Amino acid sequence: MATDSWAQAVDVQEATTVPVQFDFSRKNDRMEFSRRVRGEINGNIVPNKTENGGRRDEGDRPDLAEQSLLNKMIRHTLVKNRNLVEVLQRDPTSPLYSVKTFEELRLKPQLLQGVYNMGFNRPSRIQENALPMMLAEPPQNLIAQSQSGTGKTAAFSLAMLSHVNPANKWTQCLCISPTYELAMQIGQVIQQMGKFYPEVKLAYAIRGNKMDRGSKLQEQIVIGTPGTVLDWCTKLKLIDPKKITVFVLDEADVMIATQGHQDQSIRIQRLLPKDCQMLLFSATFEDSVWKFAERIVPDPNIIKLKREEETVDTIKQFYASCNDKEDKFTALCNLYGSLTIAQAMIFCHTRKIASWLTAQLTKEGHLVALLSGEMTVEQRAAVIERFRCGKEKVLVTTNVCSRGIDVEQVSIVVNFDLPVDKDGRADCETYLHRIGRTGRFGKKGFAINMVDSPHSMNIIKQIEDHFNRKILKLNTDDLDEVEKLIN
Ligand SMILES: Nc1ncnc2c1ncn2[C@@H]1O[C@H](COP(=O)(O)OP(=O)(O)OP(=O)(O)O)[C@@H](O)[C@H]1O
Repeated sequence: MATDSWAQAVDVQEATTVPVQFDFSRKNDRMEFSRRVRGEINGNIVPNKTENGGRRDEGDRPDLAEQSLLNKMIRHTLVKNRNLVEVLQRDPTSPLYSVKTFEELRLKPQLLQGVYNMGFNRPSRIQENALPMMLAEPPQNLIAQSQSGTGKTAAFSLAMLSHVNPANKWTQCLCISPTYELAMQIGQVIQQMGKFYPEVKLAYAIRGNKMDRGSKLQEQIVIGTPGTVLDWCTKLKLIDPKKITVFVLDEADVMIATQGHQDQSIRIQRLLPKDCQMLLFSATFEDSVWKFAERIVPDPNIIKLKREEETVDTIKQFYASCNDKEDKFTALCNLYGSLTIAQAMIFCHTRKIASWLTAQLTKEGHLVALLSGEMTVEQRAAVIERFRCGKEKVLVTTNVCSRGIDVEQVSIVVNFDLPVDKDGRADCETYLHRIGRTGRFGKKGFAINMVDSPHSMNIIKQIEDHFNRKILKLNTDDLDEVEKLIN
């Protein structure tokens, strides 16, 4: 590992700094800041990735940080999970506490009020175990993994707010997050939860939030991205890292996927006192995340909540035999009436095809919405919101939409292009994400796969073998048959 790659990353970050001062407690300033940093002036869409031949256009692969932000923006409620929480205690002989109510946590009354004011009646599954651990005395370190929307952010926000001493006018809790947008989202949760505890102040250590060297911050909680936090601790000396008592690293999986962030995070962690409480959260836990987590969090307790498994068992799967792209389009037009009885998602391989298909369908007079990687996260969130409340019936999209977003009401999925990996073989995992349902919803669904070559027919065979389920032929010219099968 290059010893100074973090320093290089800091330099790059600084070079792109926007030399404007914003007040981040004001919504308008935050929005303006977000627009300027992204170069979106006057609301025009500025493609945020290379237009041609870029990584995105090959298959419109989701950017993890964007995906995560999108999840946060469209999530209004807790994701319920019936799977059991797995807890590995550092000291297996000590009693394992779990709570069923927020009262049991003996929170400060202002915080309890804040929690209830957010509409939380009881702790979520992961919070039941994580909160007692995080609030224990002496402090315990924690590594926690559970899917997006299960209540991790709310949990560590409450832990930080509980730990600070508002009488001390220096930074006591430090939270790092992969992007400034994600940091802002966390800040909003803390502000909401701490609404009745105004003595506790919050600062954002994010790109563009220029500070003068030397003066010490008075805010008790600082949330930021690794580069700027490191800067504030070392170069600018705004924070005394030795006075930090709680360190939170959120979205560890996204963090390690971002160049330089891993080194920067480790650098920050090394500045902290040995008895500082270390908390790390992640939605997924591959080996690389695990290795990173162990470097950041010594002697951890570990909490894992498995994702509910998706299955194709309740899905009726079909394929439509076509000659080429235009023929697939004609087949889709024939199907359109059946699609709009319920709600449908149409998946394309690239955003170029998705745009083409949307334009063609619109030209034919069909109402469709497009969701693709060239849109800003805010625009994507707005489209998903409209689709969710039924204002849009048919959504054309690429892989950006296939992961992480539970669009439960979708009953028909059309694979205009079959999901393939980089070697051109069936990508069964993506197929499952596109058409799968969790057992909990158990709702019936339909998947229609467009086949336009012997190669794509072969992919159908691979998918059939993988899931051990037959994919039946659908004659899209015989509308009566289609209606009968789908309805
Ligand atoms: N105990 C609770 N009761 C009801 N709602 C809750 C509770 N805890 C969190 N929520 C709500 O559930 C949603 C998801 O929570 P939160 O953002 O904390 O999850 P997360 O696991 O951090 O997910 P992400 O990483 O996507 O933010 C939020 O809208 C939050 O306000």
